[in-house]
Amino acid sequence: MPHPRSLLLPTPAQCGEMDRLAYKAVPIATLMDRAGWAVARAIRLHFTPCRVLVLCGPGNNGGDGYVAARYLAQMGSPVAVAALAEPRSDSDAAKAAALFKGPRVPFSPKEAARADLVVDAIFGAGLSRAPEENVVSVLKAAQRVVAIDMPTGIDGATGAILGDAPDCELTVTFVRPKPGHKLLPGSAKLGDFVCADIGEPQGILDQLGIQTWHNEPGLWHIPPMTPESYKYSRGVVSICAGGSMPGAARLSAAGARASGAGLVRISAGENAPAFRLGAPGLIVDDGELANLLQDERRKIWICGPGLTPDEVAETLPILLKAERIVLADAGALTWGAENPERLKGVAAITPHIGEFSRLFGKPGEDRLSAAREAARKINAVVVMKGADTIIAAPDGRAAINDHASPALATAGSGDTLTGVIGTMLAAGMPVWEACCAGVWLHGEAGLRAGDWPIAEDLDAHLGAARTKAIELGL
Ligand SMILES: NC(=O)C1=CN([C@@H]2O[C@H](COP(=O)(O)OP(=O)(O)OC[C@H]3O[C@@H](n4cnc5c(N)ncnc54)[C@H](OP(=O)(O)O)[C@@H]3O)[C@@H](O)[C@H]2O)[C@@H](O)CC1
Ligand SMILES: Nc1ncnc2c1ncn2[C@@H]1O[C@H](COP(=O)(O)OP(=O)(O)O)[C@@H](O)[C@H]1O
Ligand SMILES: [K+]
Repeated sequence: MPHPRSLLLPTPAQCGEMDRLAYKAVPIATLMDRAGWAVARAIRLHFTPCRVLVLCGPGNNGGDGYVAARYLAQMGSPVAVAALAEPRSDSDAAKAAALFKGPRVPFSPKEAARADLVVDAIFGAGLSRAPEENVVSVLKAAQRVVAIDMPTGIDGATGAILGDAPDCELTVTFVRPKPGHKLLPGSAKLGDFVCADIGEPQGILDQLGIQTWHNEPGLWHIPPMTPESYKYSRGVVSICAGGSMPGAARLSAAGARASGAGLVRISAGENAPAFRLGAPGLIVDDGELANLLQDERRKIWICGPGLTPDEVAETLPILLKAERIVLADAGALTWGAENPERLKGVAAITPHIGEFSRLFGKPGEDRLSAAREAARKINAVVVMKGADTIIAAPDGRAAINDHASPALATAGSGDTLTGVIGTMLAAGMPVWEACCAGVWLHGEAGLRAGDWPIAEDLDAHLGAARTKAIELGL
């Protein structure tokens, strides 16, 4: 099933390409008019009428600003425009500027401070470098800011802040959100977020080779329970466990069971007695790993939570040799950091930024590209965890997950996540889709788990999260 167009996140460059392709059907001037109208309408809906100052840059973002100013004036708001620089003569933005007949004021901190509401139409998709100091000081002086397309200073492709960006109360973008709307730190600056349909032919999105999606149900489909379901069709998750940190493997096991695995088994070798004191529904194996792998139903293995690098060295190569689908985390990433080649053959890894940096170097401001590059490098899906999580596949696909809560920032919640992803894999989902689904379910459980949950508290919400994802994804 193709991934739905409605979840695509085109880069600003791809949006520019889209405008060029759409030009014959809908000229830029028309799109600009609709964009400005959408901004004026959103401002009317979000704010009581007040004195508005529209800050206009020299490009099309400024053009949208002139249109919005004209419509706001028509709607009865007192509106003035302050231009950073005039648009290029004969451009669409220049034509929009000429149609605005209201007052012009200097582009200064004083004017910005006097306005009840400042509309940031300085730079949007065309931002190419950090804004100059005069731009920053004018935006800093504003009391309340609405951004057109993107708050000035945010890189729409990466969410990086170039220099500085205003904290907005509302951001209105067009056609589709961009990666920068979903990625921190930029995404925290948007305030309320509106994506307006300006009538661009959406079919053009299919021609652009966009490889980035917002992580939502519909991007993937989790198998539902059916009357014919039995435990082996729901899937078996196997987890390697060690002696020094048994809790991590137990958290993974609990996450796997709570998200709907048919059967979860812990392979603990000589440490098995400690695990047998745990949950009664868990099967604990003390046999040799090579023998356990005789069972072909045990396709999915989690290796790393609670394991020392030595324990990983004793297990991971055996799993890979047996061609199992392996999800590597924690101790396996520490072991892999010494030589990333060791991880070749795993299906997916789930590093937080520290683990990612040890494996591949610091990701820098463009985490999306860094995650994609890492996935290509080790030929595995990379789940780069954090307040926003990027799930990148070796074929270039990437999903951005902002469906999460800071309540997840508690020790062990990453172990729960590996268990949930393990269950999605055991249910037969392809690896990238399973990782995307697992991250969303984990986020949903975090959102449902109330205030200050501990990792174990997430489990009680994973079943409902799975049901919701199935319903939304239909
Ligand atoms: N389909 C859609 O989504 C539609 C979107 N539309 C709108 O178009 C907007 C994109 O317009 P745009 O490409 O003209 O870019 P925009 O941000 O106005 O700036 C470009 C100019 O700024 C300059 N410049 C850049 N950074 C700078 C800096 N730091 N300091 C100083 N200068 C800087 C840059 O100069 P250069 O770097 O090239 O030297 C160039 O001259 C988009 O955000 C949306 O609002 C609608 O109108 C139509 C449909
Ligand atoms: N501020 C946050 N907002 C949303 N999710 C978060 C936040 N901080 C951490 N998380 C999520 O919590 C989990 C923590 O995993 P990890 O760092 O491996 O912790 P541990 O090793 O203790 O299990 C990850 O899934 C991460 O995406
Ligand atoms: K802007």
